[in-house]
Amino acid sequence: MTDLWQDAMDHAVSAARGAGQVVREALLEDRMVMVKSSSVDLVTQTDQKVEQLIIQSVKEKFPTHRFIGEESVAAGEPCVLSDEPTWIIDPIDGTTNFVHRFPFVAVSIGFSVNKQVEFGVVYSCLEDKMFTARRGRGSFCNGDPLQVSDQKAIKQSIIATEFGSDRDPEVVDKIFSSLRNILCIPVHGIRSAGTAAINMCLVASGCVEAYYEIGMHVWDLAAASLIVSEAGGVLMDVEGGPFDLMSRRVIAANNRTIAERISGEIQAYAPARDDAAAPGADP
Ligand SMILES: O=P([O-])([O-])O[C@@H]1[C@H](O)[C@H](O)[C@@H](O)[C@H](O)[C@H]1O
Ligand SMILES: [Mg+2]
Ligand SMILES: [Mg+2]
Repeated sequence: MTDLWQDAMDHAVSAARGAGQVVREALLEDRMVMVKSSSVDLVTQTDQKVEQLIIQSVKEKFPTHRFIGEESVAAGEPCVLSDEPTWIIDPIDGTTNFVHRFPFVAVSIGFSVNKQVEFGVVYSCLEDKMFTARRGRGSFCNGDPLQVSDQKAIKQSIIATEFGSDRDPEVVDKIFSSLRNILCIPVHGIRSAGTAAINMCLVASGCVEAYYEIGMHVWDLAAASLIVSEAGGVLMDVEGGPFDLMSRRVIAANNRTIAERISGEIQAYAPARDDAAAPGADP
């Protein structure tokens, strides 16, 4: 059976590869760093340039499609997940890594229709790993199928998380309290790649059993969420409910038991939703 979105997915893979080349070249040059919501929420001209390159190339091929792009939203574009075909783009996931040349940086392109992710592409540009998933057809890294870990015991697991860019002491206290609870289960270890998308691809690859975070955005998650679920993993809200792409909260795990155990240890809070400013959105 032909796949309605195969053309779009092929385009996403080649756009991500092209973007990765731009990112690698930019790493050899000086990177001018600017800030967004706070002094630790970084952006560079490369983030903006890569996003525009991807959006322009998609517009030429799919003129009616919509976009949610991290840097376009930062520049004032609305963040609306409608039923229309929508490209959800994080041009550089791991900008802080990019600025410091910490070697994990990804280009993330998700594609949704009817608010459901149809395919996801995460290109880990320094490792040259192309992670892909098509709904119902599995997840792959450079063409090889991915499968989550079969580990059932959280005490024999590695858990990934991030510290994000919110430095409000109350939020930081909650982050540390959750981390302390999980570390003391005890688990084998805690890891942070510095990019939500790569953390989730590590779950899909079976290298870590779970990843959780509060505060990242739909562009960090869209592509990688499908890569996790198509590799056999589960997605959950940090309080145990269903995963919501726009809620800025996620647990991605190899199985439900581990996800639920993590949710029991997290001190949850609710940052402003990605669609908070959208017309008709809940306040
Ligand atoms: O800003 P960016 O580098 O695209 O994305 C960030 C990274 O994924 C980081 O690991 C995560 O902790 C933040 O929540 C994200 O915002
Ligand atoms: Mg990101
Ligand atoms: Mg980014």
